[in-house]
Amino acid sequence: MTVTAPFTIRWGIISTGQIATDFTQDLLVDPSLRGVSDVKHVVAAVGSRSVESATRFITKLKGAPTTDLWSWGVQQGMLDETKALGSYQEVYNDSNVDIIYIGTPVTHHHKDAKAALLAGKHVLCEKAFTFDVAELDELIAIAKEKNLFLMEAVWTRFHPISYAIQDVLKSGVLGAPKRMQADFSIDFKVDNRPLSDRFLDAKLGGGGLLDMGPYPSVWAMLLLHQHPLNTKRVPPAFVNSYQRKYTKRGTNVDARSRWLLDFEELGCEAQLMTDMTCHGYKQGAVLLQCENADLVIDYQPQKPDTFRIIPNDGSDATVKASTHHVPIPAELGHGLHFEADEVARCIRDGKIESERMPLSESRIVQSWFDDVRKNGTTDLKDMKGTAGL
Ligand SMILES: NC(=O)C1=CN([C@@H]2O[C@H](COP(=O)(O)OP(=O)(O)OC[C@H]3O[C@@H](n4cnc5c(N)ncnc54)[C@H](OP(=O)(O)O)[C@@H]3O)[C@@H](O)[C@H]2O)C=CC1
Ligand SMILES: O=C1OC[C@@H](O)[C@H](O)[C@H]1O
Repeated sequence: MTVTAPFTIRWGIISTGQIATDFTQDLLVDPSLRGVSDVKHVVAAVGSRSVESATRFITKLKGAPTTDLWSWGVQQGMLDETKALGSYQEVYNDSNVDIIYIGTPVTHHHKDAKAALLAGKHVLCEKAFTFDVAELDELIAIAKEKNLFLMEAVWTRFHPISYAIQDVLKSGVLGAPKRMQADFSIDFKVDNRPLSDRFLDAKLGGGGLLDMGPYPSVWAMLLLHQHPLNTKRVPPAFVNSYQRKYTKRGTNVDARSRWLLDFEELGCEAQLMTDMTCHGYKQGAVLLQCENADLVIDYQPQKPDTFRIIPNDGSDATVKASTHHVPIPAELGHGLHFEADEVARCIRDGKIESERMPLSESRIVQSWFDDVRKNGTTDLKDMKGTAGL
């Protein structure tokens, strides 16, 4: 039997904030714990606006107690060669880096991803992909022209539960979808946050919409856009939207956003909502009501553990009530490594786009955010992105 060596991908991490930390920790977790042996991750460089922060980031990871899952990677020497760099551009220019992971605030994504692509690097960029569609279109054009991989880091798409839920839809037991709602709400206690916080500062893309909006949206895309009966896959019509503003201490960003989409071929609407000032409802963050049964996905929608099937009263169909637990066990890490594995495989196979997270689907979701923002009256309404600059 021939054993093939795993394909190794060398990451350049951009920024030293919260999600960049979580993502890097997951890269350092033993892939065999999640049954992966065909790809391997190496952290080649970490870039920050300050070299001290990049150094601190690496030192902290290296000092992880052996009880931390990512200490596995440290013990394997995965950080021995990692460079701490005091600018993002140095990471883009580093010949030991294959792919750039971008974990900066949303209004920085376009300029950071563009610089990385122009330096010839593949890119995985945090959600929301960009500030507006014009920015995204420019990135897609550059990636295609340079034959480089580009993907939005919507980790939820790669979680085992997402595939399990889609398998239920594919089985047809629920019948045709009729209506859907999806909510991502967390009380982030924004009254207590500094005005420079990315949730409050409009210049950083503040408000709930761009930070939280990708999660109700991912479910509209997976459950309805990709529904087997939605054969033409035409983007849904954007019906309307409403934003409640958060205006304390001179801010003007969205506290709460709601928008309604019409998936016309299915005859099914989706009401999506985000809220950074109220806790989310624990049972049923996502609800898809169908001919024979309801599909309920329990909170939190970015990383749910449980979904349920609740048959309709009087339905003739033989659909049974059931509860499905498909958690990502804590022993596997945060759950960001699934998207990293996908990126590695795509690059190994010479793909410039992931079939699981296609650029066209990022573009559809990004257009909803543009519509909601422009229909609202927050300080983000007329803000322009950096496309063309
Ligand atoms: N997939 C997921 O589960 C999550 C995704 N996210 C997404 O990741 C992105 C970052 O979020 P998060 O990590 O929480 O944010 P943080 O504020 O913790 O980190 C952002 C980092 O970006 C860098 N940065 C560059 N320019 C600026 C600037 N002008 N102001 C502030 N920071 C700057 C900083 O790193 P440095 O100083 O090193 O340059 C900073 O540490 C957002 O797009 C968010 O939506 C966030 C949380 C979870
Ligand atoms: O992606 C995210 O998921 C978890 C939330 O806490 C965070 O604000 C958001 O960026």
